Amino acid sequence: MSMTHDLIVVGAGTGNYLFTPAFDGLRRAIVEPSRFGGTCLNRGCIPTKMFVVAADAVRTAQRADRLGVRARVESVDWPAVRDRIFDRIDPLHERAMAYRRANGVDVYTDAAEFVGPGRLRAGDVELSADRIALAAGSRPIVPDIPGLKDVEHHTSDTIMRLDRLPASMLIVGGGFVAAEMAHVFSSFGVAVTIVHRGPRLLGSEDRQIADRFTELASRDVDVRLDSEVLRVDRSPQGVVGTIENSLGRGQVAAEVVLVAAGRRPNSDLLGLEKAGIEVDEHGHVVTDANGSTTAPGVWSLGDLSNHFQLKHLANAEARTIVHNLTHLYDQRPLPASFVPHAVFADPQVASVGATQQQLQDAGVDHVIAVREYADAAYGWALEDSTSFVKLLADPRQRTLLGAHIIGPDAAILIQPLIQAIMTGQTVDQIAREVMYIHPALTEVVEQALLEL
Ligand SMILES: Cc1cc2nc3c(=O)[nH]c(=O)nc-3n(C[C@H](O)[C@H](O)[C@H](O)COP(=O)(O)OP(=O)(O)OC[C@H]3O[C@@H](n4cnc5c(N)ncnc54)[C@H](O)[C@@H]3O)c2cc1C
Ligand SMILES: NC(=O)c1ccc[n+]([C@@H]2O[C@H](COP(=O)([O-])OP(=O)(O)OC[C@H]3O[C@@H](n4cnc5c(N)ncnc54)[C@H](O)[C@@H]3O)[C@@H](O)[C@H]2O)c1
Repeated sequence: MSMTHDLIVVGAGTGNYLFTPAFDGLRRAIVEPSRFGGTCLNRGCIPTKMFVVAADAVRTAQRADRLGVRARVESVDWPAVRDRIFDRIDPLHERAMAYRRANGVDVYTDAAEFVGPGRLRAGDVELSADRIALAAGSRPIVPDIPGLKDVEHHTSDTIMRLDRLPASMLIVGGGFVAAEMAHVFSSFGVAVTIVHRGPRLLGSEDRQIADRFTELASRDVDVRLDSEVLRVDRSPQGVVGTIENSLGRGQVAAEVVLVAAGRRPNSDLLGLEKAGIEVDEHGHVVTDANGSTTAPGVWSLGDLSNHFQLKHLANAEARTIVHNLTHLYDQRPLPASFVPHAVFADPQVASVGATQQQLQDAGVDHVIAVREYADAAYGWALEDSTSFVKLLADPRQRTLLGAHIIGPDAAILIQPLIQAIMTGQTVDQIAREVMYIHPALTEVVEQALLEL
C-alpha cells in the first residue's frame, strides 16, 4: 500500500509536538515504532527526575541532623517508588496516540526507513510527502567491553524498571546518567561503584565545578577515576568487572551493571543514504543552520541531529522547524548558542555558556566571580559549606560569558543568568536594575554578579 501525505514526522518524541494548528486540514502522518513521548517521557528526563525527587527526600532526612532535626529513613519501598512513576507515565503513550488519531493524523507503528528521496517505508506501507521532519532521537551506546554482552547489563532504558533494588551496582561512565543514577541508587541504599575513564566526573563541566562534584559524589559512591573496565564476567553475586588504572588491576563485584557511556543518534536505522541525507562522523544528521538536511524537503531536529542531546533544545528546535515547514521562503535558524543544562544529581549542577578552560584555551579575556552559598543568608539557613556560583564575564562589554552553579536548586538559580546571557543583558543590568527577594537563595547569584 502507498500513501501520500503533506507532512510526515518520523519519531513521536519531540516530533509529536510538530502538529500545531498550522497543519490542520493537511494530510499528516507520524511514524513511531515504540512509545509516544520518546526518550524524555518514557525513559529519560521525566522518570529520572521523579526518582531524583525520592532520592532527594532520603538525603534531606539523612542530613537533617545538622539542623538539629533527628530523622531516620526507615526504608525505601522500591516497588512503591517505581510504580508511582511508571503508573503515571505508562498510560500516556496510548492516550497521546489516540489523541493524534482523533486529531486526523495517520499513525504508523512500524519503524520508518527511506526507500528513496521523499519516500519512506513503515512496515508494508510506503509513505511519501514533500515535507518530512526527522525526529528519530538517539539510543544508549553499549561499548564493546569483553564479556559485557554475555552478562545481563542495563542502560538508562531499563535500569529504572528493575524488579527489586539490588544490593550493589557497577556504573560504567562518569557523565550525566552516571551522576544522576548514582545519586538515585546510592540514596536508596545500593552500594554504587562508578568506574570512569576520566580524571573527574562530569568532565565537560567547568573544572572547578567538576572537581567539587567529584569530591562530593565520592562521599556516598565508590568513585574509581582514570580507570578502564577491561572485561565483565558473570559471578555468583551478579557480575564482576576487571578494572585497570595506573596502579594496576583490580576487580569490582556488583549485583547489577549499568552502562552509562553516552548515546548515539538513530541515523543508522533510517536508510538515509537512499534519500541523499548526509550524516557526520558521530552519526548526527547534517543540517544547515535552519535544520534542513542535505535532501530537499527534509528537516531534522533533536538528538538525531544536535550534539547536545537535551530536551529543551529539541523543543526549541521543534518550534523553529514548525515555522520553517510552513514558511518555505522565510527560513529561521535553529537556536544554537548558549544551550543551558542541569544535572539533577547530588549535588545539583547547572551551567550555561563557556567554562573557564574554554575561555582560556580560546584566549578570551574574562573576569571571574565565585560566590559561596554560605555567603548568603539562605546558605546559612541551609548550613551549606560546599555550594557555589561561578560567573565569567567580558571585562569590557560587561556581558556574561558563562555561569556555573553547584548546589541545591542550581537548575532554578541559573535561570536569570540564562536569560541574561541569551538576551545580552549586562551584568550591571541584571545585578543593579532588578531586586532579588530577600533572603532567598537567589541572593547568592546577586552577590556573584555584584562582584564582577
Ligand atoms: C536517562 C536520561 C535522562 C535525561 N534527562 C534529561 C533532562 O533532565 N533534561 C534534558 O533536557 N534532557 C534529558 N535527557 C535527554 C532527552 O531525553 C533527549 O534529549 C530528548 O528526549 C530528545 O528528544 P528527541 O525527540 O530528539 O528524541 P526521542 O525522545 O528519543 O524520540 C525519538 C523517537 O523516535 C523513534 N524512532 C526511532 N527510530 C525510528 C524510526 N526508524 N522510525 C520512526 N521512529 C523512530 C523512537 O522510538 C523515539 O520515540 C535525558 C536522557 C536520558 C537517557
Ligand atoms: N539532566 C540532563 O539533562 C540529562 C540527564 C541524563 C542524560 N542526559 C543526556 O543523555 C546523554 C547521555 O548521557 P550519558 O551519561 O550516557 O552520556 P555522557 O556523554 O554524559 O557521558 C558518557 C560517559 O561515558 C564515558 N564513556 C564513553 N565511552 C566509554 C567507554 N567505551 N568505556 C567507558 N566509559 C565510556 C565518557 O567518558 C563519559 O564519562 C547526555 O549527553 C545528556 O545529553 C541529560
